[in-house]
Amino acid sequence: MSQFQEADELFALLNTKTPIVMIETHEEKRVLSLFERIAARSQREIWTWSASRGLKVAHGLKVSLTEFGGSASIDAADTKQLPEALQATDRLPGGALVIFLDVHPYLSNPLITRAMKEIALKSEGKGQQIVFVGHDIELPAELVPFTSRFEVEPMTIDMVRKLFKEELDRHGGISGCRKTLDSLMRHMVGLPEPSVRHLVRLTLTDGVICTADLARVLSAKQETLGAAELLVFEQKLPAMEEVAGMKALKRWLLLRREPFLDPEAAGLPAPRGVLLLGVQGAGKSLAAKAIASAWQVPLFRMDFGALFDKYQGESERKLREALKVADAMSPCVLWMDEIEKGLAGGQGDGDTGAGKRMLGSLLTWMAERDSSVFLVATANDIEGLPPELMRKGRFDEIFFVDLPSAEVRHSIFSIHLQKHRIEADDAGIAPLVEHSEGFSGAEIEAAVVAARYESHARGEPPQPEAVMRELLRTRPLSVTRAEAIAELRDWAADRTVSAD
Ligand SMILES: Nc1ncnc2c1ncn2[C@@H]1O[C@H](COP(=O)(O)OP(=O)(O)OP(=O)(O)O)[C@@H](O)[C@H]1O
Repeated sequence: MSQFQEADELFALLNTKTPIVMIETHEEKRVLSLFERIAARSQREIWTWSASRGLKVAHGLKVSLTEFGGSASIDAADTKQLPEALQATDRLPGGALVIFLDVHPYLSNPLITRAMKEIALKSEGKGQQIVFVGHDIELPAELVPFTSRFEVEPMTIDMVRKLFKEELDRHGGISGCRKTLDSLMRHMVGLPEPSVRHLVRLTLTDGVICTADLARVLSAKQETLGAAELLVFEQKLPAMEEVAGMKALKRWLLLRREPFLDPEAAGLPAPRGVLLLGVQGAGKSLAAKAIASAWQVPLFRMDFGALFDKYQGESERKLREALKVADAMSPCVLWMDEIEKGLAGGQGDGDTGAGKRMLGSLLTWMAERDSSVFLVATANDIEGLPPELMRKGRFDEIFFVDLPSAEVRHSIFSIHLQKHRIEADDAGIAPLVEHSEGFSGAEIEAAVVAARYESHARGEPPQPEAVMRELLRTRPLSVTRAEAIAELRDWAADRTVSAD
């Protein structure tokens, strides 16, 4: 949508005589320029209020006050406090439009809410309208019936391309790979224009487009959109080759890579998400991260611990905010680790029933989202898994990740021995595989790491024999948690498909 069309839509909304218009956005400058266009054709007085500048005639508007025969005389300095500004608003002539910038922190004050409501009640006769512009506006219930929401279109890919071109023309040539540049521009979509311009300039300073620019854009985007403490941007991702086994899962993912990245070109619906359920340390987290690296999209981990809040309703609000940010960060993988713990609600004492309400919000998002967010949920405890989440159709597939077979253990040893520079050929690995039945991948890795320390202490180069000693002194999960694992397998048998 062009700025002209956007201004038309806003103009039409104002013409419905709604007393309050709410515009949730980071793009204050762009919104004010829409009002500038409207002022020119509506012949209305437009005022802005901000805590730093008080109530003023909107700067840059083409209509001068004198055209209206002089408005109420208001000293901006006296109206920096919102109650005074509201009183002054009441004195403005009929038809005036007052834009309150960043008013959201004040909306929880009952006196402010009441004063706003009074202005809204008089609006019908007086024709005054008020507008809230800010990000994350929590509208008090009293004002809801008087308010209409106006959505500002985020920057589209075409807008980003145009801006990139403008900056590029000014800057001169750049080198780098076309794919990275495309991906860079795609991730700038949805950011406010000033941030896009700033990032484009940063990207162009060294004349080379590289993956470090991509990481910078993603971090900046996440910061701008907020929720940085709720969604953790994971930057070090393992390659899929570092995940041993899980052949069925890997094949499933391979078939869905293109449809995820470009469903239209593939002519297939985009995959939406999987649940990886399984034994502790079996590589679920590793696989979740590897999906993002294989699909070359960023990975965001939702931190359920940070979501929980002692205040009623806050956890749920934070979850919705985090999901909104994930949508804006798409295409991406959203990893919900230990989802069963997050949704059980055990962490938020004061927010009773938080887990239930959060589940409701999550299910709604899962059903309705149209962004390219691939959800990977991981869980190792069926007790806390809400049955609603497991219903058919919630996830594209539920994979069960079991303890590794001999063949997979062989690959796990190869990967980790190599990583820790312990030399061993197939014949050297074979006895390790034999003596690690019932070990998880995490336990195998732990044995390799411990062997390195032991060898270091003995002043010897690390050998497979040192790993064997560690295996022999470990009581694996399959022994210590035999019952729980048997129960988990039993449960998974007819509800999940094997990742192997
Ligand atoms: N299949 C595997 N291939 C290679 N390494 C593995 C595999 N499984 C586990 N590991 C090693 O064990 C580590 C821990 O595994 P990971 O955290 O992915 O397990 P998990 O199933 O998510 O465990 P939890 O349920 O306890 O969170 C991995 O980082 C990796 O080093």
